Amino acid sequence: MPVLEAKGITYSYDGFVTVLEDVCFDINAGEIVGLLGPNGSGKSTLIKTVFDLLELQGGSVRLDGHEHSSPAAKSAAMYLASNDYLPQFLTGREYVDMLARLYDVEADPEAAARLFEMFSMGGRYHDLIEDYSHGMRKKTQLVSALLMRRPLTIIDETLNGIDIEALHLTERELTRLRDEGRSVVLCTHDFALLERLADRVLFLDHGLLVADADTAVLVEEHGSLADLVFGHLDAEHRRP
Ligand SMILES: Nc1ncnc2c1ncn2[C@@H]1O[C@H](COP(=O)(O)OP(=O)(O)OP(=O)(O)O)[C@@H](O)[C@H]1O
Repeated sequence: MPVLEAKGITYSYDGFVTVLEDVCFDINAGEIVGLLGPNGSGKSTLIKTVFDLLELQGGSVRLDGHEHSSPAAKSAAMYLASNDYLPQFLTGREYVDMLARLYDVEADPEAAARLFEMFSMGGRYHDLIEDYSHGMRKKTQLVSALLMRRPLTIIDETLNGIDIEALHLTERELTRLRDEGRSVVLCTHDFALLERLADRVLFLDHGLLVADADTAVLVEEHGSLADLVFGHLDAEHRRP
C-alpha cells in the first residue's frame, strides 16, 4: 500500500483559474521523491491539498491508507513548510516536546539534544526560538522531522537557507529515513540535490503532472533533470 495515494487532485483559488488539474500520483514506502516545477506551477498548493490545509475541490488523498482529513492520516505525515514560522515563545526543547505530544511519539530529550548538537545548535536547545536565526529555525524544523520519524515527511523548500554542513547531514539522515522504510518528498529547485538523493521525480507545470518517473531513467533520457525541465519549458506545446 502506498504511503500517499493522490487521485485526481483539482484545485482553483478563485473558481476561474485552475491551479491543479487532475493530479494523480503515489508515494511508496521507502522512497525519496523530488517535486519539481517552475514558480507558480502549483507545488505548494499540491502539498497543502495533500495535508488537507486546502479543501479538495476534486479527487481524493489517502495517507498511510487513511482518508487525509482523519486523525490517523494526520499522524502519519509531517509537513515542513517553506517558511520558517515556529512558535517564538517556546524553546527548541519545548517545541520538540510539543510535537512529540501532538504525534503521540515517545520524546527522547537526549536524542533531541544530540541532533541539536549535530546541527551545530548544541548551545541553543534551551533558548527561545524568538532568538534563533533563519537557518537555525530551518534546522529546527529538520531536527523535528528526524525525531518524529513519520511514515511520510514532505519538505517544501526547507533545505534552502541551511549551510553546506547541515545539508550534508540532512542528506545522510534522510537516506536513513528511507532505509527504515519511511518516505520523503522534497520540493526544491535544486536539480543536483535531487539527482543525488531522489529515487523518483514528479514534475509539475501549470498544475499538470508532466513527468513521474525514476530519476535514473529521466537523467538517462534527458541528460540531466535540468535538461528535462528546460527542454519542457522551451517546448512549443507548453500551455499558455
Ligand atoms: N492564497 C492564494 N490565493 C490565490 N492564488 C494563490 C494563492 N496561493 C497561491 N496562489 C496562486 O496559485 C498558483 C500556484 O501557486 P503555488 O504557490 O502553489 O506554486 P509553487 O509551484 O509552489 O510556486 P513557488 O515555486 O514560487 O513556491 C500561482 O499562480 C499562485 O499565484
